[in-house]
Amino acid sequence: MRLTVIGTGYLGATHAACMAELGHEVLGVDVDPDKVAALQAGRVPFHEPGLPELIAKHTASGRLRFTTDHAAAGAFGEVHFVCVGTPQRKGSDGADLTYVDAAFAAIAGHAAEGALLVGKSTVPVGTAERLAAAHERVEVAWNPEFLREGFAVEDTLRPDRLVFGVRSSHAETTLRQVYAPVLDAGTPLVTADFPTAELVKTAANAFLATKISFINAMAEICEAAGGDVGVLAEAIGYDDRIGKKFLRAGVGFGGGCLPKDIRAFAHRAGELGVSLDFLREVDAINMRRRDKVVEMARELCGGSVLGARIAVLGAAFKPDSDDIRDSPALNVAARLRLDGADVTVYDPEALDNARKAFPLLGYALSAEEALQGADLVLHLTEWPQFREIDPERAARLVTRARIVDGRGALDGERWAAAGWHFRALGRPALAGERPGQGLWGGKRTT
Ligand SMILES: NC(=O)C1=CN([C@@H]2O[C@H](COP(=O)(O)OP(=O)(O)OC[C@H]3O[C@@H](n4cnc5c(N)ncnc54)[C@H](O)[C@@H]3O)[C@@H](O)[C@H]2O)C=CC1
Ligand SMILES: O=C(O)[C@H]1O[C@H](OP(=O)(O)OP(=O)(O)OC[C@H]2O[C@@H](n3ccc(=O)[nH]c3=O)[C@H](O)[C@@H]2O)[C@H](O)[C@@H](O)[C@@H]1O
Repeated sequence: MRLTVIGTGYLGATHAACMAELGHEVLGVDVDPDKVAALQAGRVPFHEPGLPELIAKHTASGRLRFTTDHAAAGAFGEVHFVCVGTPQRKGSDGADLTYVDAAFAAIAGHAAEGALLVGKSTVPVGTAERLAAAHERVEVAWNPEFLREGFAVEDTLRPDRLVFGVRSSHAETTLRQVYAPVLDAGTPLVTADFPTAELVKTAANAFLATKISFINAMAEICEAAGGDVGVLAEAIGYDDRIGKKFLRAGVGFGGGCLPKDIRAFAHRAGELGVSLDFLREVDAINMRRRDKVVEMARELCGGSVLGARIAVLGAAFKPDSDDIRDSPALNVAARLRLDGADVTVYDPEALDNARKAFPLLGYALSAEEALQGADLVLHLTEWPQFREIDPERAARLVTRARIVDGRGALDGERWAAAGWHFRALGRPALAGERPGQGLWGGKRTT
């Protein structure tokens, strides 16, 4: 089939490449000419494992092309997927729908009569209905997306489920054709009306955010009572009804989706006269974890971080991504910098993005360089390579061997055995036991 994908950011570029992989002819459209030029040249302007290979393969074969021309896209496609951003509106918790509205208007004006316009962006319930009423020449459907950054290709080609919000058998049949290889592989399909399809997406993200904030609230109580949230999570996770996933306590969730989606969901519910205020508490718990890391840093530096050299390991909002949107790591780093600390950040993939957004922070080209002379180390994005750091070697690089594991991902016993004062959120402190070192891991001489 001939498909277009309007908006070729994280979601759209992945969707376009994966649709080409399924055998379709795909035209990606974006208003950003630099992004279009990069993608057309077979380059992906962000980090996503497996995506560069797919984009290169299908731009080379000619099955995947990119343009800035909505009119060309309207004329080309039988089905148009809208994947533009829905960020938080300035000065409000609600979603900014200007990009979605503009994309629908631009395509609806050029598309063939009766063409299918499929929304994939995450939107407040009621959006599909409103767009269908505004664009009667075309048919609207909603097909929310559940991919995770870092696993975007895998999640698109082998999703847990597909959800089609459709109003006609024609729309359902067309979407079944688009996704035929995915459905043939046994992927469950849920068909729904517009409001339900939109709500499935926001409900799923709200549930995931709630699960993370639940375990982070348990971390808070563990801190107060002297418990260990890692052990607690393991123990409750053995119950299948609870499950082990998304129970990693730490500095909390960030990214371009969970934070803004729970805010927009609570906001939209309020407009409809329904209280989802518990999501505001989910948000508040999440933000308190960032405060806690800042507070721990102050405490470990003797009451103030002024002049302290702090190494921050991680800038991306999660590993296997260069996405720094609402990154807890950079939020903490920037606050410590404001408090007068000399902060040096290292991340394997997100340094360029971090530098552009936070030019006043210091940056290192390796973890070793970041650790050099540090008074405190903060581990805030759990890249696998940070788990490989040898605590003995690391202790020789720093001025003071103190570390906060903000992701609960490091082996605290091992770090403490190497002389580090080791703190993690929701877990007991481990004091280094090297001879000659105080509780706080004094300066190493070797
Ligand atoms: N990033 C993710 O992992 C996922 C994102 N989503 C949702 O997908 C949507 C897009 O998110 P991202 O891809 O992360 O955003 P993004 O910001 O990376 O990409 C959006 C793209 O749309 C382009 N754009 C804006 N207006 C346009 C127009 N009128 N015509 C053509 N292109 C236009 C922008 O230039 C940009 O390249 C959001 O609603 C998000 O909540 C859903 C599931 C996963
Ligand atoms: O709507 C979206 O855009 C996507 O949002 C999330 O995907 P993503 O933001 O890529 O990343 P997640 O793996 O969900 O992680 C989100 C944040 O939660 C944090 N997290 C995750 C899991 C956990 O146990 N603890 C925890 O703090 C991560 O570090 C990260 O900052 C959802 O998982 C996707 O299903 C959804 O499609």
